[in-house]
Amino acid sequence: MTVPDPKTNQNQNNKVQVPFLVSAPGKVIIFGEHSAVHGKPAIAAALSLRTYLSVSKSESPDTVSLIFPDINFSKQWKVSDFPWEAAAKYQVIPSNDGKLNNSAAFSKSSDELVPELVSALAEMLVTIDDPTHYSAAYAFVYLYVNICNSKMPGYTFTARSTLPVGAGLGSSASLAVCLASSLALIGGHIAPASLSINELVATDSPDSDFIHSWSFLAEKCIHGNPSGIDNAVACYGGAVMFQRMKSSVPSVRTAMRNFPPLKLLLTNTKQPRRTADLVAKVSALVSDFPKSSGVIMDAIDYITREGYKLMIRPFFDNEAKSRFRELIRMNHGLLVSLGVSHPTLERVKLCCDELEIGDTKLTGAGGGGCAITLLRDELSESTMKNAEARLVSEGFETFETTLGGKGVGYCPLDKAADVDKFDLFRLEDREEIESTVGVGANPNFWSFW
Ligand SMILES: Nc1ncnc2c1ncn2[C@@H]1O[C@H](COP(=O)(O)OP(=O)(O)OP(=O)(O)O)[C@@H](O)[C@H]1O
Ligand SMILES: C[C@@](O)(CCO)CC(=O)[O-]
Ligand SMILES: [Mg+2]
Repeated sequence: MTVPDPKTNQNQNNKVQVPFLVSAPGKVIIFGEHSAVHGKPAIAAALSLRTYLSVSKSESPDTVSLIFPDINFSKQWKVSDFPWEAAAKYQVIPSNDGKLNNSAAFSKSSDELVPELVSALAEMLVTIDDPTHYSAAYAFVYLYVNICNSKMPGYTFTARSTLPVGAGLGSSASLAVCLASSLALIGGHIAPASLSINELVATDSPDSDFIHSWSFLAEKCIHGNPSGIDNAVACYGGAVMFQRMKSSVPSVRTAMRNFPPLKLLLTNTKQPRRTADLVAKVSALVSDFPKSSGVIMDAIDYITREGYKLMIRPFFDNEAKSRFRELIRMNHGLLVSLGVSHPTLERVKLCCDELEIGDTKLTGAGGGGCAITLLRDELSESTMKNAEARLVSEGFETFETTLGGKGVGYCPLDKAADVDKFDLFRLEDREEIESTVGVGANPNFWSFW
C-alpha cells in the first residue's frame, strides 16, 4: 500500500492518471456454495468473463456520476452531498509515517460495515427503489466515503460486464473489486498495477490486499452476509479452496496452482434472482433446523474435501474424473435439499442428463441463474452442438469460458483518443466489449496487481 500525502490524501508517487480502466473476473463455484457462508470450505475458479469499469473526470467538477448500463441505472450526486463528517470519524487515513492513524477502525471496517456510516449514507439512497440499483449504489457510496475525500474532484464511473448480471457467476464481486480498486487508485492508497499477464505473483501484494478488504465490504452492501469467496477470486484470480472462519479470524484461502483442465458447459437459465435473498433463505433454514441442515452442510463439506483431493492429484485421470462427476451430482442434490434450486435449473439438469453429456449442478447462489455441467471426455463436436442447440431452444443461454485467469487488472487510457475508443457506454454488446478492451483479446493493454 502506498502512503498518501496526509494533507491531500493523495499518493505523490505513482499517482494514477485519469482516465483509466480497471477490470475483475467473475467466478464459478465448483463445490460448496451456501455452506461457504456457514464456515465450510468451497472451491472456486476465476472466469474469463469479467466486469470492466472506467473512471473519467466529470464534466462538472463537483459531480460524482455512476453509469451502470447493464442494470439500466445512472445516478449523480454532488461531492458535498456525501456525509464527510460522519465518515471522518471512521475513515482510515494512513499517516505519513506509514502507520494507520485509526487502526482500530481499520480492523473493524475491514470485516464489518460501520452502522453509523450506513445510516448517514441512507439519505443519499432514499430515492432509489429498485433493489438491483440500490445495492450497486450502496456499495459505491460506502466505499467512496471511506476511500476518497471531500477535496477530490468529481469523477464518472461507468461499468460494463461480459458476465450475465445476477446469474451466479459473481457479477457483484467483480463489480465490488472494480469499485474498490478504482477508488483506491484515485484516493491514492495504491499504485497503478505493474505486472504483465504472464508474470507470476509469489505472494499477495499489500495493494491487492487493500483492494480485497474493501471489496468484501462492497459485497456486504450487495449480499448482506457474503462468505468472501467471490471477491477473493475476483481480486486474486486463479482457483482457490476457501474457508470462512469465525469472526476476527481471517478466512483461509489456498491457491490451487494445478487446477485440472475441467471441460465445463455453463448454462444460464435467465431466471432472475438475488443472492441476498437466497443466502437469507438458507440462513433461516439453518436457524429453524440446525441439526438437519447441519448434516447437509457437513455432507457438502466432505464433498468439497473429496473434490479437492481429486483435483490436486498429479494426474486427473479417468477414475478421478468419474468420481469428480459423482461429487458434482451429489452437491447439486444437497443444494436442492437446502431449497436453492429452481424449476429452470432442474430443466437444465434434466436436459443434460437425457443427452448424457455429463453431470450438472447449480453454481453460485441458485434460485435461477447458472448451472455447470462437467462434460464427459469423449463427446463429439456434433453431440455438443446438438446439446447446446437443445438448451437454447428451451430458452437458455450457453457460455464458453476458460477457468483460472487473472484477478484485478488496470489499463491506463493515456491518449485523448483512447477515451472515445474505449467508451464502455457506447460499446454494443459482450463481444464488442471483449474485442475492444477485453483482457482476453487485448492482454497487452493490461497490468495486474
Ligand atoms: N455490471 C454491473 N453493473 C451494475 N451493477 C452490477 C453489475 N454486476 C453486478 N451488479 C450488482 O450486483 C447485483 C447482482 O449480485 P448478486 O450477488 O445477486 O448476483 P451474482 O453476483 O451475479 O451471483 P452470485 O452472487 O450467485 O455469484 C446486481 O443486482 C447489481 O446490484
Ligand atoms: C451463495 C454463496 O455461497 C455464493 C454466491 O456466489 C454466497 C457466498 O459465499 O458469499
Ligand atoms: Mg454475488
